[in-house]
Amino acid sequence: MITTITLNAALDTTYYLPSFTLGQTNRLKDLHVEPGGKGINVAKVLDSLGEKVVAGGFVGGSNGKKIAHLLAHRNIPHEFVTIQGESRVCLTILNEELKEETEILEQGPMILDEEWLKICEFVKKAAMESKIITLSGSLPKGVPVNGYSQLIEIIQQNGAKAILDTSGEPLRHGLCSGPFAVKPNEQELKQLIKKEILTLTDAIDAGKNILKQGVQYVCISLGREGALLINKDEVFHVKAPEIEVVNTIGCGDAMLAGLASGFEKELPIEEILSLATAYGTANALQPFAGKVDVKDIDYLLKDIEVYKLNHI
Ligand SMILES: Nc1ncnc2c1ncn2[C@@H]1O[C@H](COP(=O)(O)OP(=O)(O)OP(=O)(O)O)[C@@H](O)[C@H]1O
Ligand SMILES: O=P(O)(O)OC[C@@]1(O)O[C@H](CO)[C@@H](O)[C@@H]1O
Repeated sequence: MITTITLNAALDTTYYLPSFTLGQTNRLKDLHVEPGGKGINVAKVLDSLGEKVVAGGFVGGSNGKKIAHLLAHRNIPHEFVTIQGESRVCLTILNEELKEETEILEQGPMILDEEWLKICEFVKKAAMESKIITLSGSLPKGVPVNGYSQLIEIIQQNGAKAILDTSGEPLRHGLCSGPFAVKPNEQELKQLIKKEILTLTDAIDAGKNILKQGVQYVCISLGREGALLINKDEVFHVKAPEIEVVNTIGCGDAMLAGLASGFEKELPIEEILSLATAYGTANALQPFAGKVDVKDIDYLLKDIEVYKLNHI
């Protein structure tokens, strides 16, 4: 089983606009509300592809109730720690004319000390029952900056594998506990190493440095350019299939779902990277985050080739 943890869940609201001009009145063509936050997107993708998954994390207030209600309505298993604060709303503005996505993300609620202790207990129990636990997204206020690092230790001491997808200081601290796998995108990697990533070699070198912290697999996602998957012995590169993009929000979450699924099934590394790429790209064909169509996965997989690079 896979458990996904979303500490900063969100009611993801997408505004579809024929065009969008800052500083003027803009009228919507359509709007869509989704239960979201990165880990919830991972759970939605896994569930839609028939995987056994539980979505965990914090939810609170009327937004939190709505997130849980929307998941229950789709029969997606979830078990949240209810908090006193209000779960956030994250807004995506899709400008259809320019095919441009603008994200406006609330910071999220304040987490109390006793709520943090409850999630640590939940994660301990989940680690005893799951093979993989994914940890995704930003940290809400009140969570210690080394919060992911604490959870990774709990997970790995209790028999599961932790896969981390976050950014900034939470990523830097999380790496100190040597998660099983980590998936930075190019921007997150750049922030981490405080250097530009100009070539594939730069990205591979940065990934290899991350391995030194006890991480077993580093997947570096490169958007439309594809991804790298690196372990201590091998480096694999994949190009993303060329598609007519609808919406790229959540591609990284869908990719994480593919990684979690592949590692859970202990597939060969090339297959894990193909699957993760197909899931990520399939998300880009859908109008909102955390949605993939199984038919798209099947045809995308036929188009994906993984190359082993000679870079040790
Ligand atoms: N424009 C695109 N065309 C084809 N595939 C894409 C495109 N953008 C993303 N993907 C697929 O999704 C994967 C993950 O994308 P990306 O690197 O953008 O993740 P991310 O930045 O973590 O995304 P997010 O934070 O929005 O969830 C890529 O490796 C690729 O397989
Ligand atoms: O603030 P975070 O947790 O980094 O990102 C939150 C978020 O933008 O990420 C998802 C897309 O990846 C959305 O569902 C969600 O709203």
